Amino acid sequence: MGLLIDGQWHDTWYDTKSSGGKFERKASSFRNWVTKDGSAGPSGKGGFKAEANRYHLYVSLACPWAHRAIIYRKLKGLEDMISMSVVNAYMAENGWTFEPGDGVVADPIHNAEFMHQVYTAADPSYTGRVTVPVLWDKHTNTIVSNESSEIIRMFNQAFDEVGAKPLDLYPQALRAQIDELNEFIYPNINNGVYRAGFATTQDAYDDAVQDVFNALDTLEQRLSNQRYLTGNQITEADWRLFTTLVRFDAVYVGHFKCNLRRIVDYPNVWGYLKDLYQINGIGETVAMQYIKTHYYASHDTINPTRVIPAGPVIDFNEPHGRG
Ligand SMILES: N[C@@H](CCC(=O)N[C@@H](CS)C(=O)NCC(=O)O)C(=O)O
Repeated sequence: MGLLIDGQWHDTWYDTKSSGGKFERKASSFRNWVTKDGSAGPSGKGGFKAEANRYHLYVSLACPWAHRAIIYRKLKGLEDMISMSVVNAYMAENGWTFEPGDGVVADPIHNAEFMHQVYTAADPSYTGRVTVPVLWDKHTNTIVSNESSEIIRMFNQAFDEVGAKPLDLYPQALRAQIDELNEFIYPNINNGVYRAGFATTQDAYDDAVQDVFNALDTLEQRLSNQRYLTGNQITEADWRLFTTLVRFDAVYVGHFKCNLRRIVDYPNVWGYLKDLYQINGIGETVAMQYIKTHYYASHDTINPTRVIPAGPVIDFNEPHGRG
């Protein structure tokens, strides 16, 4: 685990000293948008037109943010037009690598050994963390975006006229509601589990874990009278929640100490999770052994022995009863 400073790799763990033991996630740096006509999007510069076989996605199968992009690539039928590389599950002194291993798909563009080489290929003096997902442009040889919330919005509509499936997960009429849900779910759940797991003081952990479970309690209530977060239609808000929920019992309960309750203890949230998991193609995006290996083996400040637990036994394919 480390970061780039002026294009040079430094092996350092997250600094929580300067924030009183709290984990604070840094903002992403590459914020351009692929658009239908190549005009600039809400941020960054223009020049990234939606075209088949122009873009390449770098992911880790463990990362909940990268998982969003993987899900969208599948649901929108973009697998044939946006190629994808997968880093090794194990992230250590060199950060993400392409060392051969389970699930790894090598980098066909740079033939990179390390993910940080992809960043310095885009910007030789880059300073910042080397995160996934990354959307790479093969034409202009640079990173379009390393912000998953924006990559999924691009996937949702930019490629519709070049052959993507006609599915809108951010429909106009529900945008305000989706944005509001994201603003609640991101800090309390998606990033909440990380705030709990990476906390280095009791107080920081206590606050984070309370936020996680208060939010899950709220969602349990919400899902008691509607099938999905905004009603009877699956939206972006559901997929953003899904990637955290599907890792929760296997990783966040043990490794991140989010153990007041498990997802299987919430009847509505558990049924909802299975419902989403069973949607065509989604189950195959969930690489549970890879996910467990990443978290338990990579974070040696939390699990220095790197021993990966055997359980829990979870069957996401049992009947969800939500229909
Ligand atoms: N805001 C980014 C966050 C991505 C992120 O933090 N990814 C993690 C993996 S789950 C990562 O690559 N971390 C490496 C690091 O921080 O050094 C996004 O949503 O795309």
